[in-house]
Amino acid sequence: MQLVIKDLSKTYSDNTQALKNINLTVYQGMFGLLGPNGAGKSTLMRIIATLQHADSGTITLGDIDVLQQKETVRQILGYLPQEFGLYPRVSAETLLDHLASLKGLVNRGERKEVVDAMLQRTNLWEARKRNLGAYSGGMKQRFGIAQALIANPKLIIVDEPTAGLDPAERNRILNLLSEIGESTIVILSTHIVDDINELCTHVGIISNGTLLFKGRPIEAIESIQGKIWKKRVSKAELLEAKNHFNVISERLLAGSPQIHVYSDEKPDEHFEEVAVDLEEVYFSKIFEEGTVAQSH
Ligand SMILES: Nc1ncnc2c1ncn2[C@@H]1O[C@H](COP(=O)(O)OP(=O)(O)OP(=O)(O)O)[C@@H](O)[C@H]1O
Repeated sequence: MQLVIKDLSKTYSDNTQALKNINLTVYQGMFGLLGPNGAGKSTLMRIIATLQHADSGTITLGDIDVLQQKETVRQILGYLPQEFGLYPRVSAETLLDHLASLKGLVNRGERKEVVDAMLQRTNLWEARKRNLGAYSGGMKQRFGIAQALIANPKLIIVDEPTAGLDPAERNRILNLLSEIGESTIVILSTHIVDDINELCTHVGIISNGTLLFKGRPIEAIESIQGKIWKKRVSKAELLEAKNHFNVISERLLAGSPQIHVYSDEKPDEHFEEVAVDLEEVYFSKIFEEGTVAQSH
């Protein structure tokens, strides 16, 4: 099964163009949608999850028309939204049982088995009788994953699942996601490059509603190999460097700025080549998009 998105656009009523003619095919396995805040990730996730309308375009999942056959999609969808509301006075066990029955698991005994297994898998077994309102941020996210996976979905959408989590909880969430079978389509939206590095076979980079790259991370990395250069500058030199070079990112190293520059050739003898990773790709695509937008 494949998810095929064609010419998808969405403009909000205040004229914000959140998605501009998106074309994308997502295969089975883990697909990472990477983009900065406000890029359009959640809008795209919500449209695929049948929670929001698109203005134009089509989405098909196998032979299902996602934008028309919403009920059919919901039966096979597992969705963890960015803002995940919980009933604070209900226990994880009770809510998961309820959600499983809504998803069509009607046999009580069978349902208990599935719910128990999911509580174990998400490491919430010990806390299963506690009210969800007393859960920590990481536990809430793990519960969110549990409810998304409960009925063996064929399409799983997780929107920024690691935002705000400490490194240990983040690892737990990434490990859980990595256990999902390869026969499922999983779309993971995030602004954290390392989430993608660790999990995804394919990546899409989105900014300002435009899909800037789609493909394997390794292809993206190869496309800019040998073109990213770094140099330490003083704080006073920073502005001039930005005017002079294609600075795609800057970071502080022991308090002084280091710039990363996109250039086909070594910009001057003080620059050193950077070993490119997905983060460099991300910054260079966002930079490119920014210069194209400015020139219009
Ligand atoms: N209901 C809405 N009405 C108007 N504009 C909206 C609405 N929801 C989102 N937007 C705007 O649409 C654009 C895309 O937002 P979206 O939430 O899809 O981005 P995102 O990539 O998920 O960002 P974040 O990581 O911050 O959640 C942004 O400019 C946002 O301000």
